[in-house]
Amino acid sequence: MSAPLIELDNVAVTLGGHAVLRDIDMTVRQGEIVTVVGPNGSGKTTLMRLIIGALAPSAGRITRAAGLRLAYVPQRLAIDPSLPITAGRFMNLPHRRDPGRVAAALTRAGLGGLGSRPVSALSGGQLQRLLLARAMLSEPDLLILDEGAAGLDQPGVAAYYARVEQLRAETGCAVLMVSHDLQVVMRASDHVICLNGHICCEGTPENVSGSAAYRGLFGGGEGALALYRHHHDHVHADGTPCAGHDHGEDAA
Ligand SMILES: Nc1ncnc2c1ncn2[C@@H]1O[C@H](COP(=O)(O)OP(=O)(O)OP(=O)(O)O)[C@@H](O)[C@H]1O
Repeated sequence: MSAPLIELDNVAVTLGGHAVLRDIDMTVRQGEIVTVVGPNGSGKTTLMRLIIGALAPSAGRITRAAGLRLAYVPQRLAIDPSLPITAGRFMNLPHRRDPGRVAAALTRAGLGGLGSRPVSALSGGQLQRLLLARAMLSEPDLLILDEGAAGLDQPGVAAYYARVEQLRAETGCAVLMVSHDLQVVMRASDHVICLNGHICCEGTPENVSGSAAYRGLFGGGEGALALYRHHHDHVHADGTPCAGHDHGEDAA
């Protein structure tokens, strides 16, 4: 088993008197792809903020590998449309990079020749590739993608997942993906965590997706996508009910 990059041990977060996360035990290891899925308000963003160190846990412990390099790709990019920043200049934010590395990264991302195009004129898929390419310039050990495939059409999602898998294969970085899409997870995920204030269930996509019939529904070639559906109406061993969110296991 590869070395842990980050470990959360019995972590809880209370914000404004509201228990947002509790009993969170999770580990991301070197080179692993971990996907966190959960409905709106389930605490995904809060979990990411803990992991990047923007928020301290109210209880429990977070351990990071020494010298851990994180790259975080946010869900939304706040770019003022009146500020016509080009893709090439965007790659140099927040630090100026070696022009050769920037050009090579753009080419690898399929954006060769688009360095002078305004970011606002890129398609959704091109923008996602640009964000990924910029994040990889910092050579992270752990790449965190917040709703990276949001807004893309189905072939776009498949292409995005394939690109993430390729980046992991090329660089050996670990990937932590966050999604509110409860049905589609990246099949290449080594581990899937379903969050709803606490970890409802977890395992490999194969373990959790159940039906093979759902796979490949969205195209993407060699099973780039898997569907992950299950129910969450259950009661925990300590008798506390999990606020039900039904992922429709039997809704074919
Ligand atoms: N500063 C805060 N004070 C009080 N409650 C908060 C605070 N920040 C978040 N919350 C609450 O914590 C819960 C989880 O929020 P969070 O943004 O982590 O969820 P999420 O899973 O990322 O949601 P979404 O998918 O909608 O982005 C929500 O009920 C939210 O209202």
